[in-house]
Amino acid sequence: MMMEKVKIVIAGARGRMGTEAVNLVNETEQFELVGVVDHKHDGKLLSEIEGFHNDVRIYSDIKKCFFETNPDVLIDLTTPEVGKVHTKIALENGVRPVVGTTGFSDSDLKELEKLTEEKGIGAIIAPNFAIGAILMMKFSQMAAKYFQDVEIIELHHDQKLDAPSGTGIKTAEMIASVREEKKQGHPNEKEILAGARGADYEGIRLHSVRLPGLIAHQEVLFGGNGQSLTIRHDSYNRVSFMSGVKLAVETVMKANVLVYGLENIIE
Ligand SMILES: NC(=O)C1=CN([C@@H]2O[C@H](COP(=O)(O)OP(=O)(O)OC[C@H]3O[C@@H](n4cnc5c(N)ncnc54)[C@H](O)[C@@H]3O)[C@@H](O)[C@H]2O)C=CC1
Ligand SMILES: O=C(O)C1=N[C@H](C(=O)O)C[C@H](O)C1
Repeated sequence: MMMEKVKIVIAGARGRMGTEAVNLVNETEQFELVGVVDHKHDGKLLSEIEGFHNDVRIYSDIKKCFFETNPDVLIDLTTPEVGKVHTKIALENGVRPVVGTTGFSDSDLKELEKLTEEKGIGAIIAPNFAIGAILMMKFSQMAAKYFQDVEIIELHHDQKLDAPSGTGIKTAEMIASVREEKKQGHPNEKEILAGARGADYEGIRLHSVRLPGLIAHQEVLFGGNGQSLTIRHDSYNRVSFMSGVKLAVETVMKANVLVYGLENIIE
């Protein structure tokens, strides 16, 4: 029996992640790219942009794109502000969002969860699509049951717009869910230079490094009496995220709630 293809729109297709997502869709038999959303090149074909071969239209207006292409899924890989607007419009138009864009606040997530419930369709917001990163977060959550003292160092390329990274925040949330709140460091510690101790998530310190040459890396450091444990993940390219994007698209087609984090769909 012939399976219907999943019709996909990609927002941010010309970007570092978007380019790989276009390749993923092209390589996956059951996926079909029906349009892309970009704030530039409205009306052109994607194939008119160097490096792309798809004869699908580029739209600056996402609603027009949805109306004309009737997609099942939106893959959003844009910027924090744009990603939120796109996700909302997708849900309002019955299009299932798979969102890799990071920088969503708690209240954004709550609003989108409510909208997903109202619309009764699935949505996936995944701060990290790499299987190794998901395991790093899960292992860190396991370790936090035994080690209360923890700090997170996330390291990324210097074109990244948000800090801390979505993965860093998600890791802190997962650890905090099993860890009794504790302010890391000496109770009387004083920052001589503002920011020296990093961001504070329920007492967990989060440090962000931004350097050219890096892609996406994170270390979770646990300390105990006479011992330490370091859990580290490295993405050396952006293909590392694509099996997670594929899984998210397949899963969102069967879901009817908002899933925040791939750890919720990977056993
Ligand atoms: N969930 C995950 O596993 C991963 C998530 N990310 C996140 O994905 C997002 C994109 O990352 P990169 O590809 O590195 O960034 P990028 O800067 O290379 O790409 C962003 C793209 O969005 C486009 N864009 C900007 N405004 C737009 C608008 N109004 N409409 C349509 N497109 C617009 C830009 O032209 C650009 O092509 C970031 O939020 C990043 O944190 C990145 C890597 C992995
Ligand atoms: O901007 C990036 O590059 C990445 N962003 C995501 C994040 O903020 O965690 C995922 C990955 O770390 C790469």
